[in-house]
Amino acid sequence: MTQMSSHSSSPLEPEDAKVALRAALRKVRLQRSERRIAEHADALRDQVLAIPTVGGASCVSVYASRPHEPGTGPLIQALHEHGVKVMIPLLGDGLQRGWAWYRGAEDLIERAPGRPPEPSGDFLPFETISQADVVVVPALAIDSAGRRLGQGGGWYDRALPLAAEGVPFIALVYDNEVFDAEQSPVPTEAHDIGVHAVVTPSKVMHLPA
Ligand SMILES: Nc1nc2c(c(=O)[nH]1)N(C=O)[C@@H](CNc1ccc(C(=O)N[C@@H](CCC(=O)O)C(=O)O)cc1)CN2
Ligand SMILES: Nc1ncnc2c1ncn2[C@@H]1O[C@H](COP(=O)(O)OP(=O)(O)OP(=O)(O)O)[C@@H](O)[C@H]1O
Repeated sequence: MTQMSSHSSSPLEPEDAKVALRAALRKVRLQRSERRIAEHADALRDQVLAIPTVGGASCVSVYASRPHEPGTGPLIQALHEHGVKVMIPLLGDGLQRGWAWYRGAEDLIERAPGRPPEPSGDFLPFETISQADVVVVPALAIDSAGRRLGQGGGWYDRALPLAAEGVPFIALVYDNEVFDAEQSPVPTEAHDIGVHAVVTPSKVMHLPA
């Protein structure tokens, strides 16, 4: 478990502590080479596919990773090849939050620099997430109690309450982004939704969420 002294005894309000922690973790992410990112993405695919609920799923929601995020390309492609329906976040006209079905790697387009790649298919309403048997969520940090730090848009804190009862929320992070809940809890606010498992390139941890 990695400890980060910069936030373990932080006097900051959670909102400010989140901003500081995001900045520190993003900096580390930028240092990872393209080759390591690709290797990690393959490892993340293997770890996620070994989780029993994922093996039995017929519809999975997965974020389409940006260049320095834990990579989901190999995972999405493997699910697709196994006949699993894959639902990907899609920002609609007027910044409406929604989803679209994955139809193949060539169909994922980065519409603006820094924006997540998105499918070209029809915009599906935000409530479509209720069809997912598993939700794979992005995160910058997860602690051992299942607390999640996201990119700061509140997308998943709004989406996850719309998922079906009992569906597992699985976060993907790098090994240095898993924190001990006692020593270095991830800062949270009342609206934050926790996750049931965290997957890194080296392990799966089931969490008491
Ligand atoms: N891959 C991925 N998809 C995701 C999320 C995420 O964290 N990761 N989200 C999780 O909530 C939601 C949307 N998150 C977004 C994150 C950034 C920008 C964006 O356009 N960002 C900057 C560029 C910043 C940069 O260069 O890094 C911009 O505004 O131009 C848009 C949506 C849904 N999809
Ligand atoms: N359920 C919600 N309803 C309304 N506003 C929300 C909700 N969840 C989060 N927000 C707002 O969204 C903003 C970002 O929240 P937060 O910092 O928790 O995002 P995050 O979980 O890190 O991001 P993401 O889920 O997009 O990765 C905050 O201003 C917060 O008040």
